[in-house]
Amino acid sequence: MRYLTAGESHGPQLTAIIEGVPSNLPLSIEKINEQLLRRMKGHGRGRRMQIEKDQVKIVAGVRHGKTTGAPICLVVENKDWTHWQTIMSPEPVDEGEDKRRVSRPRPGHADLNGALKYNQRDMRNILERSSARETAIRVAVGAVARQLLEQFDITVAGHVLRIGEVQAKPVDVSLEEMIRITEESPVRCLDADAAKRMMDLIDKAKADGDSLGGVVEVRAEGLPVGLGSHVQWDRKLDGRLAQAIMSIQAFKGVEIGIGFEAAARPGSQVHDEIILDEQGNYSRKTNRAGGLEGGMTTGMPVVVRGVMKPIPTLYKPLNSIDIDTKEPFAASIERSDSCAVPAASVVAEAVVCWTLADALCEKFAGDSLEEMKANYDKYNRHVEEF
Ligand SMILES: Cc1cc2nc3c(=O)[nH]c(=O)nc-3n(C[C@H](O)[C@H](O)[C@H](O)COP(=O)(O)O)c2cc1C
Ligand SMILES: C=C(O[C@@H]1CC(C(=O)O)=C[C@@H](OP(=O)(O)O)[C@H]1O)C(=O)O
Repeated sequence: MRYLTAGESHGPQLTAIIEGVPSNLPLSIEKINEQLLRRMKGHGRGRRMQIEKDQVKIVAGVRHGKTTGAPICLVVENKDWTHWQTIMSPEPVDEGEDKRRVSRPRPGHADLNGALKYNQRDMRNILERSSARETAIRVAVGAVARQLLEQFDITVAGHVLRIGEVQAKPVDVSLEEMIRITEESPVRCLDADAAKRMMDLIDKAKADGDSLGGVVEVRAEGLPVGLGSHVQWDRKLDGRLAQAIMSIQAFKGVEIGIGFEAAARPGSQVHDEIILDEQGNYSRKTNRAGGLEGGMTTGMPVVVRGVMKPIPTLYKPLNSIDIDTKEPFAASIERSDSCAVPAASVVAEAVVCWTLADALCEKFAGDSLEEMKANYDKYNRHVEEF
C-alpha cells in the first residue's frame, strides 16, 4: 500500500490518495470521523481546534460502503480557510492584499530551512505545509488502515506516558481497558493521579506563555508472527515503525519494547525466553523486545513509544532574525497549542495502524479481502503445525 497527502494548514482542504487497499473491505465513514474527533481533543490545545470540525469525505475508491480496489481519495476540509481565502488564493494577488507575508522565521519550525531550500522569501509557503494540521488527514488514512486490521482481529491503542516532568506510573490493563480509560481522560493517560498533575502543569505552562512535550505509547495486539522481514534494511518492521513515528511533526525519539533501558541491563534481563503456551504455540515468557525480533513480529504485542518535543511557537518570545532587515526580533504569536501530546498519541496510533496494515498486506497479498483472508488462514495453519 502507499499514500500521499496534500494540503496547506489554511488552504481549503487536506487530501489523501491511498492505493493498494484490497477490494471488498467494509469502510465506515463514522469510524473515520470518530478517529478525527479523538485527535481534536485533549487538554492544552489552542483556539484553532474550536474553529475546525474535522469530518472526512470519501470521493473515490469506495462504493456502497465497500472498497472497490481503486485508489481511495479522502478529503478533510479546513473550516478556517474562509478567513484565509485571499491569503491562500492560488490566483495571483496584489502585494498589498497579502497582509500575512512571513519574513520572521520561528525557532523550532521548518520556516528558515524551508525558505532557504525552496527559495521562498515569504515563509508562509513553508509553514502552511509543515504545520501539523496535516496530521488530520493522516489520522483519516490510519482509520482506513485500522478497519483493515480489525478484519484480522488486530487492535491498536495508545496512551500518554509523560507530559513535561510528570511521568505516569505503569498501569497493567488490557487493551480494551486502555481504550475505555484513555477516552475518559482529558490527557489520554491511564494513571488518574498523574493525569491531574499533567493538566495542572499544562495550565501553568500556558499561563507562563510556555509549552510542553511528552512521551506517548502505542500497543498493537492480535498480530501474526512474521510481519516485516530480516532480509533487507528497508523491510525491517521496527525500522518502518520508527520512521512512521518520527515522521509526526515534533517527534524526536522512538523506542521499541524496553528501548533505551536495554542499554543499562545485562542481556539476561533484556531477551525474552522462548516457550510453548497452553495451546502448544510458540510464545515468549516476557515481551521486553516489544513484539519485534529481527525486524519481524513475534506474535507478542507490539509496543512503540515516541517522544514529542514541546510546541515550538511560544507566547513567551524566542529570539530570531528577520530575513528582510537581518535585525534580531523576539517572535510573538497570535495563537498556538501549548501542549498537543494527547492529540499526538492519536496520530501515533494512526501511523502505527498504517505501518502494520501495510506489512499485513505484503504478507498476505491479495487483491480482495477474501483472497487476503484465505492466505492468512493458510499461513496460520502452517504456523500451528510448525
Ligand atoms: C498534533 C500536533 C499539534 C501541533 N500544534 C502545534 C502548534 O499549535 N504550534 C506549533 O508551533 N507547533 C505545533 N506542532 C509542532 C510543529 O508542527 C512542529 O514542531 C514543526 O512543524 C517543526 O517540525 P519538527 O518539530 O518535526 O522539526 C504540533 C504537532 C502536532 C503533532
Ligand atoms: C490545525 C491544527 O494544528 C495546528 C498545528 C500548528 C503547527 O504549527 O504545527 C499550528 C496551529 O495552527 P494555527 O497556526 O492555524 O493556529 C495548530 O492549530 C490541527 O491539529 O488540526
